[in-house]
Amino acid sequence: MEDQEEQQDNTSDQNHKPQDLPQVLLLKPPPVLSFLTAHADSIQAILCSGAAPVTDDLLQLLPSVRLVVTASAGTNHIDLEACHRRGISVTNAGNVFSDDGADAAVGLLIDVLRKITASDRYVRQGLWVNKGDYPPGSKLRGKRVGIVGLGGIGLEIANRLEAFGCNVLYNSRKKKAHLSYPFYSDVRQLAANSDALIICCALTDQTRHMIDKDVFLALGKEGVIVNIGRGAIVDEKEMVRCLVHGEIAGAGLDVFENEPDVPKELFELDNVVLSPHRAVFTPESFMALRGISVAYAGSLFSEDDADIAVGLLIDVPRKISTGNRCSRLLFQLGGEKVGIVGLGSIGQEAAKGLEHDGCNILYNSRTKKSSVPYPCYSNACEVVANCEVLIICCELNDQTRHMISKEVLLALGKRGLIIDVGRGAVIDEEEMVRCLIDARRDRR
Ligand SMILES: O=CC(=O)O
Repeated sequence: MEDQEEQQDNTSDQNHKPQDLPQVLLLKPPPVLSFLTAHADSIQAILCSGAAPVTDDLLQLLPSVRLVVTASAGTNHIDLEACHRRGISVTNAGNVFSDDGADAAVGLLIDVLRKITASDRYVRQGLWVNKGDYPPGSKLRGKRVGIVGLGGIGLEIANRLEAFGCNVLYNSRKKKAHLSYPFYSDVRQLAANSDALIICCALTDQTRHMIDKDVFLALGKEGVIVNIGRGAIVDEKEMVRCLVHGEIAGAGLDVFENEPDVPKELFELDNVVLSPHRAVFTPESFMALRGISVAYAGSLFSEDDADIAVGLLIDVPRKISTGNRCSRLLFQLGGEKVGIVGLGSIGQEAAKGLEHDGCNILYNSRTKKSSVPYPCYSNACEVVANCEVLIICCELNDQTRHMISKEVLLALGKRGLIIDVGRGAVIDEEEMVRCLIDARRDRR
């Protein structure tokens, strides 16, 4: 398989043949059972969002799945225990959504405190003219804001609130030794010491309905709650009751217990800002998400491609598949100089394996990789002038088509070996065949 990390967006699709690609199940409602009847055995990865649960029953139908990529920060829709049991890797959006989630949380907090949405309605309804000035909002600077869940999004919220002059405190599974914000292991204590609570933790068995009546009571009549985590972290009925009875001052809510159903009582309340579970979604975060999903899938499957590259390399000199008919050319891998064309995830995996076998690695890639210690050469001719074995695992594009030309093959020389796990057309195949025949004739 071609190395995903080495691909450029505008060239990748046209060069893939469907049979080369991992079979990925794009999991979206409605149920996919009829589709699975035909394709279940071949699906190796699932790409899903929070809207489509990945259950033990579903995984039971998909014996080849090795990876679940969810396009969300939350993983509460995935049976993680079932994945673990089946040796299936699970990846989420990582920190891709941290900025957007934090912006939305702070935006909701400012909106509730400064009554932005409510005063917008006031103006639009012509009430400013008829009823006069709208009541003032409350100041953000100086507020004590308790963040529930100090992961990637929580930390970004804390950074932003510090810049706004707020005092940040937090609750998290564990105290973060490197942070100076006051830590509260008990969320009620956190609420009792906060003017606003921002919920951005994961929904788990431990956090379901964690924000309950006692927490609202501790937050008090002046307190505001913002939830961009998951609706079910909050006891929604209790929250609605507290809002209706003025037991807390307001709420900014992006998530709800039974989406898309939102408790009707909230529609009547001017101190509540509602948003349809959009906090983290921007075109920019979707683009970034696409990049990491491809990289996750690529890195998982690249291990197999790298294994094949190394396996072929061991096979050719050791003549394993030709039954050891001729022992003249047997050599050990150790000490071999191996040039890798395309040091994406497959190339790097192959390099790791070969380094372990005592090979010296050099490479050619679109850009020099500061993360690896191997010498980088700017073109394939320079690589082959310095190695005995060439592994091709770059993408096929206009620049790499027939990059392994007659000149490169001649420079690699009659004792040179070439392993191609990228694309056939990276090599000038006719020339390669001619070189192989010539070299065999000369050896006789
Ligand atoms: O809610 C959105 C997410 O979990 O990414």
